[in-house]
Amino acid sequence: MTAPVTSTADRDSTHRGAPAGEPLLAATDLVAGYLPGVDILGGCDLVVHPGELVGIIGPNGAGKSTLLKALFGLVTVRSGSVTLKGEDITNHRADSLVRRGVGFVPQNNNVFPSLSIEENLQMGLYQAPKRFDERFDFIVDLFPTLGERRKQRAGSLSGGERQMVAMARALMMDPSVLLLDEPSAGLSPVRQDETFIRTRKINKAGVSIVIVEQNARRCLQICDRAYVLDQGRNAYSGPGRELMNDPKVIELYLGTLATDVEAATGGH
Ligand SMILES: Nc1ncnc2c1ncn2[C@@H]1O[C@H](COP(=O)(O)OP(=O)(O)OP(=O)(O)O)[C@@H](O)[C@H]1O
Repeated sequence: MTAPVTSTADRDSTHRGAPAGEPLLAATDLVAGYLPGVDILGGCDLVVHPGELVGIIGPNGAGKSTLLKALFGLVTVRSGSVTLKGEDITNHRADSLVRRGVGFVPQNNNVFPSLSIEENLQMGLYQAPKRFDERFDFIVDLFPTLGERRKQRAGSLSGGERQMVAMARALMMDPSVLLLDEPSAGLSPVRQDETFIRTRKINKAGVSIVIVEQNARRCLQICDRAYVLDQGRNAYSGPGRELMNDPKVIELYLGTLATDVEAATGGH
């Protein structure tokens, strides 16, 4: 039986299961929002240590994508801080963050459909075009398909393939941490699986990852650690597999298991 995960009522446990040492990326007490006077994040915390794959899950509208955007300077942080390798990067512009080693893959409109795969990857490296051959080799090692089909127009690819190009484009700048916003959204179950496998593969190649996901179970399966957000605040955190088996997290955030449907409906 797995020990229950801790709620953030115990502030010392906010980053439960995180390795010791200085984090690569850290968000502390983030307050952020879109409209004046309306905070979507009400004091969120997150740490990512070198080599970690960290998930963010939670109900619709909890602020998961907003947290990712706040880390990447796309939503104004009203208070709190974001640091990268100990240096303050709060509200820094996205292009400057890319130069410093933060990659971001938005959920939608993440490829240039009229450009070829190769041209899309060149766009990812516009700040350091001389490194193209070296980075392209790295990408093709990870995703051989992209090498074989480099001249194909991105707009003619399937949703899963486009997602692969979007990830590859963000990887061109050799980021130390990659922020992925719901990469499995809109894909069939098989393609979703491929996306999660791809995410793990990128992580195993040495890139730290923060992944926001609606597909909470699959996300927890691949993550080292995860945070559950609820109404713009940390609700739970811990190693992915522990959260997946925690009765409270299952009840509140993962939903009834398929095998429990009979019991839940009284056999009718
Ligand atoms: N551009 C925007 N302008 C105003 N409000 C926004 C904007 N984007 C998101 N919101 C609001 O912020 C809240 C949190 O949205 P967010 O997309 O961060 O949630 P989420 O946890 O990622 O949800 P989901 O799982 O449904 O994608 C929602 O109430 C949403 O309506």
